[in-house]
Amino acid sequence: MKSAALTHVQVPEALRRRGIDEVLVFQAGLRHRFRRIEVRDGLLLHGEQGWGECSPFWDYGATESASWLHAGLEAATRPLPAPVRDLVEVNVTIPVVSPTQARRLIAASGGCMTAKVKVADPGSDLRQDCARVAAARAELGPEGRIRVDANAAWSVDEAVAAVIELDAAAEGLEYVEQPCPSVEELARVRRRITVPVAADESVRRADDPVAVARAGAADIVIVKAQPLGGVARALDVVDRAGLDAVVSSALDTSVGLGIGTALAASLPRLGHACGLATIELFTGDVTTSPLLPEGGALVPRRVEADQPVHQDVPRALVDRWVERLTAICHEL
Ligand SMILES: O=C(O)CCC(=O)C1=CC=C[C@@H](O)[C@@H]1C(=O)O
Ligand SMILES: [Mg+2]
Repeated sequence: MKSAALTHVQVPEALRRRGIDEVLVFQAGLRHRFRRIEVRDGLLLHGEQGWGECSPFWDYGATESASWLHAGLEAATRPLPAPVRDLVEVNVTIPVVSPTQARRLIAASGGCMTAKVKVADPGSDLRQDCARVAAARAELGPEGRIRVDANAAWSVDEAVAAVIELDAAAEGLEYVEQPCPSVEELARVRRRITVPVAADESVRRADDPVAVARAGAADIVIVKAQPLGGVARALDVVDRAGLDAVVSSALDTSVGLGIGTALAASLPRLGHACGLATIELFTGDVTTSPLLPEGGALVPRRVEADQPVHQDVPRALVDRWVERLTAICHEL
């Protein structure tokens, strides 16, 4: 894996006051288009506990991005929660790719026995989604688990019809993640299908991340440290939701993945593989020892950003991040 581009920027006073002594902008390529992006960029923050990440996607405004900054600050300045397990089982993430590529990604995943397959993307139809899911089953064999993520793309009726077909193509789905946008729709889908429902956007982009659990609209909550405002807040969401949790990445670098893995390692109950094997989707990382799975699992550890920093992020991107960080600091 190549090195991501990294460049130092001045630490804003608002962050210095909170214990941050170094801020880096990073830029890394993605192997496949994911969430309509081909390049991932963001910030790394350093404090007395090590490195944290703040990498909100560009479609997030300053107010929503404040949770991501809060997570980065917490990671850099507060100790991680005590682990209750030494290994965190993870899933391989399959973007909208051909069946052959899906099989290759699974074969090269470092032993993952669970695959999360992206479906309902504008770039593919249900027939192609079923072919990708069937390829995943062929590669994993009968012991493997397959989950699909629709990113809120379906109506209730579309979701019910699609899940029946995908469940057949997968020879059994572990769960369907965020089939529809609203909590109310998730509840209606859940009543009509036998496949369990996981809530992602209804947790990470909701005013009340626990509302979906209270409404009986999901069987599983997906928790991502950055959008939820950090590890402590994510642990609180899982506790209050009272449901099984799957810790996933926000397409973080290995710095954020290390924090996510520590969160997963500290959960009192963990019954499913976590979505933290996403550095495989990157062409470069901010460390020379990326957080890659072995035997289908990650070992929780803090990850340090590479030194020396080569100051090689394009100037225009650095300026964009400096401006954005100033705006997000106002929302802290
Ligand atoms: O859960 C995984 O396997 C990996 C993480 C993942 O799929 C996502 C990360 C970041 C943005 C999201 O569009 C996407 C998701 O919806 O879960
Ligand atoms: Mg999702």
